[in-house]
Amino acid sequence: ALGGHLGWKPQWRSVEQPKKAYDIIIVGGGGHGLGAAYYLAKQHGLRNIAVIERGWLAGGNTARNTTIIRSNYLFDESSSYYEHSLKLWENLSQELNYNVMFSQRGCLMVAHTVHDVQVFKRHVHANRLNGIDNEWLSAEEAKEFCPPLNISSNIRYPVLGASLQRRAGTARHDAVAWGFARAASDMGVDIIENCEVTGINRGPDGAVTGVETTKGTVNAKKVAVSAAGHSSVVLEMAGIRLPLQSNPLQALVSEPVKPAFPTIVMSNTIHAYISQSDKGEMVIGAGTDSYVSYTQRGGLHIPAETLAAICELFPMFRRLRMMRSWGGITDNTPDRSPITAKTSVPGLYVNCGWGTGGFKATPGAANLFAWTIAKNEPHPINAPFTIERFRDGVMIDEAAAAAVAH
Ligand SMILES: Cc1cc2nc3c(=O)[nH]c(=O)nc-3n(C[C@H](O)[C@H](O)[C@H](O)COP(=O)(O)OP(=O)(O)OC[C@H]3O[C@@H](n4cnc5c(N)ncnc54)[C@H](O)[C@@H]3O)c2cc1C
Ligand SMILES: CSCC(=O)[O-]
Repeated sequence: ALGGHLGWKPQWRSVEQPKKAYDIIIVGGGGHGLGAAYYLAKQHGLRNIAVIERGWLAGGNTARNTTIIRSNYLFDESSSYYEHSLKLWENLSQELNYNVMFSQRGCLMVAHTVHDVQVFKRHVHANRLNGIDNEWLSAEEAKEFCPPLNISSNIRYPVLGASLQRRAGTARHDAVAWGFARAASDMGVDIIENCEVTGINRGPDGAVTGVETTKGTVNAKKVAVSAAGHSSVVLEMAGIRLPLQSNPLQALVSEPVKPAFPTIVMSNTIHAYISQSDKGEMVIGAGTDSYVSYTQRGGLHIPAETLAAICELFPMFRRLRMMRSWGGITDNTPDRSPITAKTSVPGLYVNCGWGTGGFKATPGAANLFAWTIAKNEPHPINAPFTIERFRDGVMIDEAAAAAVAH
């Protein structure tokens, strides 16, 4: 039976002090960084790798997200990237021999306006052209798929229909990080927690030579940064300005209840999304706070407005008590698409810009980031996701496509 389920945490070698030198240093011990270390070892046979994490393993956005996994994005480049990841999710528990609890319960994206209907139908057709599952449901069919959904016409934003990606789902966020950490560690990767990178060192030729950390200097010819909301802070250490804006994104969970909610429901118009965790909590998310900040919390008005929307769409939850809320620091690009690329500094690579939607990309981004680091060139799938696209105006504008920052 697969190891790992609610509560049981696997062990990985805990390395207190980094060695003086590695072949590759990965900055950021979130799901993306840990996964990149795993695929570098597993698929590229590289072993002399360190993952340097300033806090505790996967304590950043990997620990704080609402775990929605889907690939129903509009543009060919995006859907190819997210579908690459979804396919990796579908076998990840077996690959890591650790149950990441990936549950393909479907994802309904509900439409409340004519514009929503047009946008989601366009997504359905574009996805089908790319061989990605997605279908259009009437309001009645959406309610049949998700009985708690309120489709009465006398609510503020009546449901006009929904798109459904049946292969979409959720996973247990820390399990995917723990699974990657254990598997990478078993292949010799050093994972060093509570060790902050404070500088990126470069030689006379401009190439990276390593990093400064709170545990001393660590040398390497390749440094790969996967630091999410702090990516621009870290890349600034090498003199690189990233087109990122860090905003708080909040989420909240209810008290646990019996299984009551069969799928994921997202709404761009009323800006709320909800699913039920395996522990029984309703996991609810919203839009980002509009100001730039590195705090892991946000304004009370965001959850308040989100809960009002949830209570209107799902009246059965009106008496549910909320248990806790939190925030994370999302690294948002102007077109809401990521950057997985080499930088202009030889030996320095970056994977960032996942903003509010990178948990679903965890295995895919890790896999392609590892390829880019190992081969010193991008895989065809992540080739369009460069920093230079913002200079050249070759945007992959999923924000405009989805009319929301997800
Ligand atoms: C509230 C919320 C809800 C979300 N919901 C979803 C969702 O439902 N679906 C989805 O697909 N995405 C979602 N996301 C986005 C998703 O969580 C992230 O895009 C994804 O987890 C990023 O993974 P990561 O490994 O890059 O980042 P992280 O897990 O944040 O890892 C980055 C790590 O870098 C470390 N670091 C930073 N600076 C340094 C330094 N100088 N030295 C060493 N280490 C450093 C940090 O401590 C952190 O642990 C959500 C995000 C939030 C905040
Ligand atoms: C935080 S929103 C999750 C998503 O984009 O699927």
